Amino acid sequence: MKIIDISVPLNETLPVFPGDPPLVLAQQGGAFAVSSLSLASHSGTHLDLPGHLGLDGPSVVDLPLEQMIGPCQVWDLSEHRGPIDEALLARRPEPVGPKVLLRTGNSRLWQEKTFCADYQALTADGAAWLISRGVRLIGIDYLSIEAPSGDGTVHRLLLEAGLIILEGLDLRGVSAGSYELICLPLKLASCDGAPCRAVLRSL
Ligand SMILES: N[C@@H](CC(=O)c1ccccc1NC=O)C(=O)O
Repeated sequence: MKIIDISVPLNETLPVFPGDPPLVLAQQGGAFAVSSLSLASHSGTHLDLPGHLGLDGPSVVDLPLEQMIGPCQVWDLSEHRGPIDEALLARRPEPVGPKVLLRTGNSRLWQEKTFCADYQALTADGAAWLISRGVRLIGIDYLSIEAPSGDGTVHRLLLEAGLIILEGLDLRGVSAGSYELICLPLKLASCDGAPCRAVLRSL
């Protein structure tokens, strides 16, 4: 059984969303080395939770593990250019499961040393379509699911409907299909998001 790591490595050169705090790792020497780590709740591969948009709702400790672990579909939209909207999503032939990861052209942006604002993002009608189809976790392969010109509507629609958003995935090596997702965020007691380790297990 193959296990694919779809998380990005955390280091100080990893691009961050503009305005987010940088990752700082201060290595401490000594006989028993303990480093000091400062990072954003939205560094690298991470979950967005309702608090990100100032909404009431669960933090990581409150989330059912079943929402982050279980059957998952990867949809390959990497040949598509432009926004990910309802018209594009509704063309998919297969029944929609509760966890969907969108592989887009964005995965290529991880090769760049700086943040790229020209990433592919979900539209509001795309978000409404996913909600209407019963999706509970939606993932995407860059640092936000919403276009940088967005006003938070896409995030708000998804989070108000109780979806969790998994951002910052690296889906470069992942083919479309059915997998088991294992996504384990840091168990932060109260926070607007959390860095995660996420892997896919082939079925
Ligand atoms: N860092 C956020 C994204 C974000 O902050 C954002 C996304 C789209 C448009 C504007 C945004 N933030 C502030 O201007 C995230 O983790 O999803």
